[in-house]
Amino acid sequence: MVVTMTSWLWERMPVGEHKAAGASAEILYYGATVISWKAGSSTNPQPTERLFVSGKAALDGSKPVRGGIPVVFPAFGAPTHPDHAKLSQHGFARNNVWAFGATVMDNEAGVSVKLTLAPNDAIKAQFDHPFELEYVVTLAEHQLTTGLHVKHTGLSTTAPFEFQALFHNYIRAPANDVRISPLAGVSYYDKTEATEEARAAPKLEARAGVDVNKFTDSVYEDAGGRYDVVWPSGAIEVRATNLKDVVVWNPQQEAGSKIGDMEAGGWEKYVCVEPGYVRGFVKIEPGQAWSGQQVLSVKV
Ligand SMILES: O=P(O)(O)OC[C@H]1O[C@@H](O)[C@H](O)[C@@H](O)[C@@H]1O
Repeated sequence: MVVTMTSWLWERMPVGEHKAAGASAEILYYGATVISWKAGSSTNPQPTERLFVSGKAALDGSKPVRGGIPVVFPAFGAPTHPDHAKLSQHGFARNNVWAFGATVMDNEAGVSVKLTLAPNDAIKAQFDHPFELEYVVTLAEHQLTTGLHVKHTGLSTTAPFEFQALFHNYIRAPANDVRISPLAGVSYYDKTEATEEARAAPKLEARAGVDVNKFTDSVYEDAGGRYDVVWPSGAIEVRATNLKDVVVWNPQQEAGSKIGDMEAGGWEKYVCVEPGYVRGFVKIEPGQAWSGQQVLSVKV
């Protein structure tokens, strides 16, 4: 098992090696973006790439990676909080260079590394709050776990701050054959609707298995925290803690062909299932911390 940290300058630094299993992960310092996760399942031990990265993705730190697992913080989508007005779509975590924190674990059970991000001048110009982020990525034989830890590092007299957070998983799967469940009975907001009014009106999910056969951009609220992503030859389970919502996104040709760094037909090769806290905001007081975590498990 190998976790490789890759800097935005393309230097590669292996930080842990575990020979018992063939799983591997690769993380860019830029955005702390996991750009590869190879793992087998108990029925098919052959390590297989589980994430989609567009062939046209920039991997040189010039823009967020179109694929893998970008980290969305402190705003999801176009900012809606008055305090986030200067942020760009999905915030700054995915387009800043993180620092190596530590190898948290390297043993038979797996490999775990920590990256950190503290405010730099560019971040302070957009979001002037005292914080520290830690991102822990843990690789086990059939599992990848990512955890984001947000700390308010200000003195007790400092104002609290509010944020959203999300793991933007591009799960490699045949998009037109994939189903996501259980989401029946969950309310969602449909971002593909044409008007602001329609986008703000909740819909109720009726499908036992949600498909993305047409352009889909749905924000499920209080979605339950466990999602099965299943297709004829594979299955991945996504389990989330402290991330109450989940976004299901696939642009299909309609929107995908307009994305500059999307390879031709790329939308057929993945589905984004993104656990997050994106309806409303997490608020933390000075000295407080918040953590959100996901576990991706290869089932088939
Ligand atoms: O192009 P970006 O900024 O990486 O965003 C991709 C998509 O990310 C999803 O999470 C959003 O719900 C979509 O609205 C958005 O289009």
